[in-house]
Amino acid sequence: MKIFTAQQIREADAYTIQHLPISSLDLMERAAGACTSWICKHFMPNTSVYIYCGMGNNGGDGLAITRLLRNRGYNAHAYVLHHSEKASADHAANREALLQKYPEALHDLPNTTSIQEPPANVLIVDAILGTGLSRPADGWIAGIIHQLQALYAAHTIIAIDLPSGMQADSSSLNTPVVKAHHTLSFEFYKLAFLFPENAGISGEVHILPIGLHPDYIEQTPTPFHISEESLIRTIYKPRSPFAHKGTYGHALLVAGSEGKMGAAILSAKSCLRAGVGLLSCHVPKCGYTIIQIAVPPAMCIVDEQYDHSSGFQTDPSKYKVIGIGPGIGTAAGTAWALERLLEQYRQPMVLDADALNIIAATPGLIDKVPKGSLLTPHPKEFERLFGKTANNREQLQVLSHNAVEKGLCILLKGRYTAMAFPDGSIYFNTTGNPGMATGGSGDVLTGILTSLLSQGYNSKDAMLMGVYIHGLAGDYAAETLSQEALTPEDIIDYLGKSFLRLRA
Ligand SMILES: NC(=O)C1=CN([C@@H]2O[C@H](COP(=O)(O)OP(=O)(O)OC[C@H]3O[C@@H](n4cnc5c(N)ncnc54)[C@H](OP(=O)(O)O)[C@@H]3O)[C@@H](O)[C@H]2O)[C@@H](O)CC1
Ligand SMILES: Nc1ncnc2c1ncn2[C@@H]1O[C@H](COP(=O)(O)OP(=O)(O)O)[C@@H](O)[C@H]1O
Ligand SMILES: [K+]
Repeated sequence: MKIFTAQQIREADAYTIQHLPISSLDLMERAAGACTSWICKHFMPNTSVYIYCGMGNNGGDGLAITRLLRNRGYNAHAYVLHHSEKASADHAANREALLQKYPEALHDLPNTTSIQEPPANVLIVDAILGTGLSRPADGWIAGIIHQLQALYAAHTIIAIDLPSGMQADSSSLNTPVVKAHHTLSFEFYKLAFLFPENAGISGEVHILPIGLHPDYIEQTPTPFHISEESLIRTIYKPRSPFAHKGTYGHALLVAGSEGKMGAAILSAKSCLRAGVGLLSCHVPKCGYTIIQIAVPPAMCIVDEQYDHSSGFQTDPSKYKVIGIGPGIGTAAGTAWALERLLEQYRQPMVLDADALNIIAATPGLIDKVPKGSLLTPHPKEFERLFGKTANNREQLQVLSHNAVEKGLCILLKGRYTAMAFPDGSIYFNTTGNPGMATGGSGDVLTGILTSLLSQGYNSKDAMLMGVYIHGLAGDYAAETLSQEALTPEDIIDYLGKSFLRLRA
């Protein structure tokens, strides 16, 4: 699914009106109808609903929703906030329609008043500002937004299109924004919903289709996408009936150190469960028995040292792929070994955890990483690699810039893991849950990505599919076990169910 900017959404709106037999007022009626149906499905007919409306089309939606809810027996009231002298044309038309049919439902609030605390159980709808927000809200309207924020604890708040004050394409850090329990967003996710620092502002997001023209959606380029199951299904390649273990590659995982052999076990087990043909693990001497017993299908290359600095005597290019990082530590010998490896190995690799920390601490080393490699930092590792950023929007720019400039596939882990590719595209993953916020979940991802590269998936496909099935396995695990009880081993155990879903 594409994610469009506020400007592109306006163009989609205009294109639809121009190319389909539908007026802008009818499109607003359709949008308001979709919101009304959603509200009617979730709240009883005699519910009291206070709808706060701005002077633009977001407010127009609110006025239409008031009328449509009244038609269906709800005690709906529109409060029009006069923050601007001029109402949009469709706002004015819907004001008139409400006045004609339900004059008692229309209340005007001049720009000197404040919002009265509604009686208990009143449902609040925020239709003050939508995608037309041209600057951060300030003055009287900022005060109104703060008053609505104070009602969050006692009332259910539903935002229309996006919470008022939120800019569709930017971070809402330090700006006044309504906090909603639900957001009914038209046709598309907004970029701002996906930023960690906007967490808790939009509540649950529900995308309501309103029939914007499919040609505009298809033809209009955007770097931003949601990674969806339909896309992953096109990537997934079932195994060939004539396959043998050589078909799916020989992968090398460089992982573990004293006290951190668990990271090596997790990435090795997930690599096997994700379908690799052959797996060798490069582990320090202290990890030999551990890995041999814990992961019998894996072969083992023993480092005579404790830090991976010996044991790469054989030519590493014989491996289809190398995954390096989980639990390796950042000792000088390990950094030396990584640098030698990057000099010798020229195919796409997977670099995670301490491999990234070493790269961050060694000037120029990132330029030696083979093109098409997958880098999997969490936010702290990202900051070490690419520096501090002012907000999540800027962080996304830095992510994409580095992916393009260095020819790497770089992700940034989180609720909606962002994946940036050398072609400039950025995808957000939606699978996964807070049960996965536990040490070792990332090691599992490293194993999966290494496995998919080994099986011949190209770098972009491996990252998109690997991140998706990692989250999906976590979701399956949480369904049966709860988020609290979920451990990284459970993600590995449910990988099978994720593959079965893609096959179905
Ligand atoms: N997508 C679609 O296809 C469809 C979209 N639809 C709906 O249209 C919405 C977009 O409507 P829109 O363009 O009229 O803008 P909107 O958000 O109401 O704001 C404009 C008003 O806000 C004001 N204003 C701006 N910034 C401000 C500030 N900082 N502080 C204070 N005021 C500020 C600005 O005033 P001015 O800048 O002129 O002073 C003007 O009065 C969209 O979100 C969706 O709900 C559906 O109806 C149909 C299909
Ligand atoms: N709240 C969440 N929602 C979705 N996915 C999550 C959430 N918390 C963590 N994850 C996923 O779990 C993984 C954690 O990785 P990481 O922080 O590297 O863990 P570790 O280094 O301990 O193995 C990432 O893939 C991340 O996207
Ligand atoms: K709104």
